[in-house]
Amino acid sequence: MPISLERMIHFVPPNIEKMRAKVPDLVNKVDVVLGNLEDAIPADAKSDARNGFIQLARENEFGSTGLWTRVNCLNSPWFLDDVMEIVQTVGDKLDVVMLPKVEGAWDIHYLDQLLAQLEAKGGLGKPILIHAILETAEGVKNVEQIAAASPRMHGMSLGPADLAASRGMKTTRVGGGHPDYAVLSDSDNSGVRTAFQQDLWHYTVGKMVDACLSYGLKPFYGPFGDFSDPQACESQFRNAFLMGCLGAWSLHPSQIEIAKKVFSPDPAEVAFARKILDAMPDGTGAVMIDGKMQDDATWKQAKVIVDLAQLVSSKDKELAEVYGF
Ligand SMILES: CCC(=O)SCCNC(=O)CCNC(=O)[C@H](O)C(C)(C)COP(=O)(O)OP(=O)(O)OC[C@H]1O[C@@H](n2cnc3c(N)ncnc32)[C@H](O)[C@@H]1OP(=O)(O)O
Ligand SMILES: O=CC(=O)O
Ligand SMILES: [Mg+2]
Repeated sequence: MPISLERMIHFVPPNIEKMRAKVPDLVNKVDVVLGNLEDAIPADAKSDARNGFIQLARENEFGSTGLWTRVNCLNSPWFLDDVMEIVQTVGDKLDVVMLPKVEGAWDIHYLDQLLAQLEAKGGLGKPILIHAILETAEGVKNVEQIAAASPRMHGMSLGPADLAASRGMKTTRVGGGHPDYAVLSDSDNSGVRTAFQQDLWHYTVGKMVDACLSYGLKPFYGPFGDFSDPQACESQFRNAFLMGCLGAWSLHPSQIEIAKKVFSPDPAEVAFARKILDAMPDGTGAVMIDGKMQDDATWKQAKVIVDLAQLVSSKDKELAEVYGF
């Protein structure tokens, strides 16, 4: 698995010329540029989106920024042409195919073989990876088999909008919380009861993180649809980050900075993690730092944070200075 920074997977609708024109600037601002061919692209613009993606892939140099596409789902009339045309034209530039509505390992096996055939035919040297969207009830049930389905598996993203529909959840929101999903406290002496809002996505994110990490894959939170509520977006992203996710989707330029802030570790946390590593050079034993017990397990926690800070620093010189690398 290539080690790459993927704090935000930035969605671009490639059928729109004005959006394609923003790609050279985006390459310097985001970690991944994704050309979206699936939902949000009108049915009569599917081939324009595919051609637009091929054009933007040809016209830009991406350097360390990832180039991904989200193809249409397997049972659509567009999937086969999406994969065939894109891999045969710009397969050498493509890092990852995001596959929506994955239900089980069989979906991954099919794409895996198709990519292998096209790579062999085109003489491509670098394998194209697969990223699954976890967005159906059946997919969640089969998440471990999906994670284990192929060495091409890069990771997974939670797709809260399709998942809500698939499960029959009663919400029209794209990710985030819901005011009615709450636990009511007992009444106090004056009869006041407080509703504590809960995280609708906690169970699925936890299940996805465990499936991904058991097979060496990367877990991601997906879309947050209310662009007018950056605070709620940040909170949803942060919950995902704390639970193990490495990034989230940005659908609008305003979400790029939110993802960058959340998925780059907090400088104070990095400083504390470095103290732990310095205090336990061989990673064993027990020491006290600022009144807190540290041992082999917290050394490993600290290593996760310091490794991520180092990866962020390799791309972001400003943060490298803040972290002191
Ligand atoms: C729900 C489940 C899912 O499948 S989520 C994934 C599918 N949805 C998407 O991919 C949506 C991606 N986003 C978009 O297409 C646009 O952001 C939509 C939603 C249409 C809103 O665009 P618009 O009405 O132009 O917003 P705006 O006026 O606030 O834009 C301000 C400036 O930013 C630009 N912008 C907007 N979105 C993007 C984007 N994704 N990437 C790059 N640039 C973007 C706009 O063009 C606009 O630019 P300018 O200031 O006019 O030059
Ligand atoms: O594709 C994403 C989703 O939330 O649905
Ligand atoms: Mg979806």
